[in-house]
Amino acid sequence: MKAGVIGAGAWGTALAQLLASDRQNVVLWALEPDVVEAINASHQNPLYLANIPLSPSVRATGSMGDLAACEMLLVVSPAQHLRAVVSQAPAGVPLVLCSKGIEAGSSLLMSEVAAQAQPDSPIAVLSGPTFAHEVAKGLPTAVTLACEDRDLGQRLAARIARPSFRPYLSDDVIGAEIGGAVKNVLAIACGVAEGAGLGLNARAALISRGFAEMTRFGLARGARAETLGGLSGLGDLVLTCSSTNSRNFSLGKGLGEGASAAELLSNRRTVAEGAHTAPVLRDAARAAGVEMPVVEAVCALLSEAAPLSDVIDALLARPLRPE
Ligand SMILES: NC(=O)c1ccc[n+]([C@@H]2O[C@H](COP(=O)([O-])OP(=O)(O)OC[C@H]3O[C@@H](n4cnc5c(N)ncnc54)[C@H](O)[C@@H]3O)[C@@H](O)[C@H]2O)c1
Ligand SMILES: O=P(O)(O)OC[C@H](O)CO
Repeated sequence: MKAGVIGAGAWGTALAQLLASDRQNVVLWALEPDVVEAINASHQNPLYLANIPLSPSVRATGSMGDLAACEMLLVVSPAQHLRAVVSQAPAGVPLVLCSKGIEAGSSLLMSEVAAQAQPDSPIAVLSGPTFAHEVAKGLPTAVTLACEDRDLGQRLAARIARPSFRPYLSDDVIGAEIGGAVKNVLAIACGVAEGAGLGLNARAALISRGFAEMTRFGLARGARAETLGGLSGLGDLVLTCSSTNSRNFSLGKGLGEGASAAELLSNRRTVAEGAHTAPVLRDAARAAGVEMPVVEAVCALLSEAAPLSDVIDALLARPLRPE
């Protein structure tokens, strides 16, 4: 399967490098002409994945037409731009969605957005604990690869797997997507706990109770519990809630240290998906009658609706309940 990657941010570039590690040619579509130029001229992407030498088998392009011969397309744009980029992609080619989020306005998951934008393209989802720099360096990583068509899922997994990159197959596309979208919001909460000096007990409580929220929401949307407890759910939650290598965790840390959300979110080049997903997730959860108090708290901080001390007090003052 000749591979193409749509989106040359940190993750798209790392995935292109992964796919090129067997010396097969990979076409990488980038939005910015500077990125196309840097990758083709010097085999680097200093804007989004600095200090990683890229394989000469990765060829960048600014033209979607150059993806026409690809038999598999990894889609790695920010979630809010996925509809626009997928609509420009060649039709009928299997799409492996690697973006994590929920579309604002429609409240749709990425597979639902892609199905609207390219109705004839088969869809899979790749998600899990994957810091781009680590994958680009060839460090051991495992992910969920979800596809309703098991045969296609197996073919995609065989094409993507490498000695240090293990996809685990699933047919629970919705479950894989919900884990990746919700964990970004919970990582902001854990970053807040770090920035505000609330301690490691608080972080563990947020991970654990956040996972309960992810599970309640996921089950209400038809996800399976074992998917939410797997790499794309709990696995990614633990990773993203544990390190300032996460943009979402770092955003939360800034909030916890007292910076304003507007200040932290203005003029960002890189994406902190949780900030976009949080209000959409909160509204979807409310509409479904699913309680997500940690997500509600993150929304209050992002919209600057309440000071940090009030948000923490409100979370702790919730009525006692069974676990
Ligand atoms: N970075 C990671 O480690 C990582 C790992 C797994 C999944 N992801 C997910 O991958 C997706 C992409 O994240 P990233 O880290 O590669 O991005 P990034 O933050 O490194 O870069 C931002 C990206 O946004 C693109 N962009 C900006 N404006 C755009 C527009 N109008 N239309 C289309 N694209 C536009 C840029 O070209 C660039 O590719 C996100 O959903 C993220 O959650 C990231
Ligand atoms: O940097 P973040 O917070 O977008 O997290 C990156 C990946 O999603 C981790 O799996």
